Amino acid sequence: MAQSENAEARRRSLKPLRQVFPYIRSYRGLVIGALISLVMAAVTTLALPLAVRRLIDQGFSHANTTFVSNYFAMLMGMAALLALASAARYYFVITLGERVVSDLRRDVFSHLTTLSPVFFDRIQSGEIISRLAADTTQIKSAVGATASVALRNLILGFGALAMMVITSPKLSGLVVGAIPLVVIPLIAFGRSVRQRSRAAQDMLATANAYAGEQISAIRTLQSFTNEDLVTSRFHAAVETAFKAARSSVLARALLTFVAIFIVFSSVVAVLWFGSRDVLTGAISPGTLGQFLLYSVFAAGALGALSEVWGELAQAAGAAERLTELLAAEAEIRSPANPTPLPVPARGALAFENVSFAYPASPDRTVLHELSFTVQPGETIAIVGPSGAGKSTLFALLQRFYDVNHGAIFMDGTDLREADLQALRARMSIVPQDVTIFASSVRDNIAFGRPRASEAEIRAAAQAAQAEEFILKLERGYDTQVGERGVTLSGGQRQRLAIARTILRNAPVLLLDEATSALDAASEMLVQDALSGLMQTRTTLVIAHRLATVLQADRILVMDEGRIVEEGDHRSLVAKGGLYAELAHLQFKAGILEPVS
Ligand SMILES: Nc1ncnc2c1ncn2[C@@H]1O[C@H](COP(=O)(O)OP(=O)(O)OP(=O)(O)O)[C@@H](O)[C@H]1O
Repeated sequence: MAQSENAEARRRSLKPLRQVFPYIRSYRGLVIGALISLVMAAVTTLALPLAVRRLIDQGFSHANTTFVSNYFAMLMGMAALLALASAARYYFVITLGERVVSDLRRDVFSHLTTLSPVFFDRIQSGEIISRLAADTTQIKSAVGATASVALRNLILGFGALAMMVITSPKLSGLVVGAIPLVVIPLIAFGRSVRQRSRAAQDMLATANAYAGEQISAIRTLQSFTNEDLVTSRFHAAVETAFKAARSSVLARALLTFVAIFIVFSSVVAVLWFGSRDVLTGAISPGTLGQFLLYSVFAAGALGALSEVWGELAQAAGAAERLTELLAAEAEIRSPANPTPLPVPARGALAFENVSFAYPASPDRTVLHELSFTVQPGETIAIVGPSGAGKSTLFALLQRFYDVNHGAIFMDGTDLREADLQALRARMSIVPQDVTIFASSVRDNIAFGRPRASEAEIRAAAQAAQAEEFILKLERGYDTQVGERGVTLSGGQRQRLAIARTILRNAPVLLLDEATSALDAASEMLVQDALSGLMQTRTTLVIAHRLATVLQADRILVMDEGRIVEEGDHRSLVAKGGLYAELAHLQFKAGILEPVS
């Protein structure tokens, strides 16, 4: 409730743009360069009508050829100055915009990498990418072009107004009277533009998120022949975004119409009075010419400002969406004074009365008062039906979420008291669905320890039984593996992930075994690679293979968030409980072999 009131309050102003100021402030040189060139361009422009008046009143009326020639030479000089100032302004202002937006992108991205998984459970990654790309681009144009147009027109507008007063106080009085008529609708429409623009960006982000999700699942999409369905859904999302954008553009168009019409009609009215003064001889034709030029400048400046106001309002909408990302706080953070983990690491783990529900569904307890300990170097197999909570154990161990009750210890230290990065550095995970990045084979392995030497990377690949296939690839370690490793087989991807884990060399190993991705031959290879790794480390493995179960020092059987049985394969089969049942089912399915 309070949050939505806040959002409502923010929606009414250009305030979100304030967030951008600190970024601008760091680049004083560019700002000063931009200001100097802006003022130079404005002053040169404002000097033009003075020259025109003198030309009309003195040069032409007295038929003075030398005077006219000198005057034109001077005008050429002014043209050169104006051109130079404008070019400099463009350079400074656009560079500033690009600079600020690069910094903003960097900060938003770096902040995002620190947020907890629960944040990403709630928001689609495509939506975030859209904010990072589309919203920052809007801010770039606001900081760059728009701000400079605004400043130039403010200087020009006020300069022209001042010069109008000097030229003819009487006519200026009439003009000044018209100003509130322009400004009031400007503000009212600006507000509406801002709201609509935010809505348009939201819709665009939704469409982008949908496209991102479908394109990353292109094979599933095509094998289910859902191209038409997906296209029509995307089309609908894009249309909604278009309608929202059109509504924002329409508001801006109306704003422009109202502002320009009022401004220019007041200029026309003033001119009408002015021509009468010329006829009665109260002012010279040159003076009226000068006044006319100034009022066109002032009107043009106000007209431009109204458009700029619309653009700034749009950028404020974008800034608000980015600010929301920057304001999101990581739920899981290191404590202010972390307890140092004992050195050397031993790899002892303990769960004490752990109960847990995911923040997304707080009423559904996934783990119930779970307790167990793991000795350094021990291998524990975790088995249990789907949804029992096995992967949740891994997520909690890496402190992606905090437990609701009880505590988890690593080498005797409560996870919540340890430094987050130091804690995670003691663990290495091979997930069921391994992540391979669109990069070279070498980079993918080195992700485990980015500063590793070439020899270390190769040693890890050899230990993971991966080097043989790597050397057969077109460019060996330099081969690019495509997004998510699409050019590799399931077994190859797994061995790369294992090589990465070997390179990381962490004392605690978390393995989430894949069940069916591998044929017998690659399963053997993967198993060999893992066995070497497990020998010297504390290992928790979500086990699907008989070989793993047999190798384990102990088996924990989980069901519905509880440990229901514990022991080795033989004793658990003899017990005739859930494990025996699972083993029997798997045996029937040919996954487990009977153990005599
Ligand atoms: N991010 C999440 N937010 C909310 N609930 C979740 C989340 N992840 C998992 N769950 C729920 O937690 C429960 C335990 O899931 P978990 O993934 O730990 O099971 P599992 O034993 O690893 O299953 P499987 O063998 O199928 O991988 C499930 O009921 C699941 O619906």
